[in-house]
Amino acid sequence: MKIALIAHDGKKADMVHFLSGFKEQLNHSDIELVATGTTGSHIEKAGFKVQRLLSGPLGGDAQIASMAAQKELDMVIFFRDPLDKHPHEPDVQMLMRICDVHNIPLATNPAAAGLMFQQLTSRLKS
Ligand SMILES: O=C(CO)COP(=O)(O)O
Repeated sequence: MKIALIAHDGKKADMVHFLSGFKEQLNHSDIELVATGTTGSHIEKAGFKVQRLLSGPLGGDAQIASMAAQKELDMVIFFRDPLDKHPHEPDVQMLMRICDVHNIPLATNPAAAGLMFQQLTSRLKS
């Protein structure tokens, strides 16, 4: 199972905090993590193994969208900062649209991501 992780700058600490609550599950051999560049470096520093792509504003969101379109992703966790402006907003919208086109589970806040991870946990157990 491949999970994409993305967080805007104002949400990177939230992402690390969120993932830390699922450390055991995320270190499972069936789980692969992929992230945009800077998000990935924060996640790596927190002790997770993660494939890092380009930084979001340089095309990382577009790379994740491309993976989603090719059905390479099972889940996208994208903690957006709704209180900040982003020069690459078209890429952000494109990524969310592609997830909807291909019916890829997309969580944009910790409450939704928590529900999706609970489901993941029960699948890993069975
Ligand atoms: O900008 C982002 C999402 O739109 C995230 O990119 P970084 O992880 O490189 O900061």
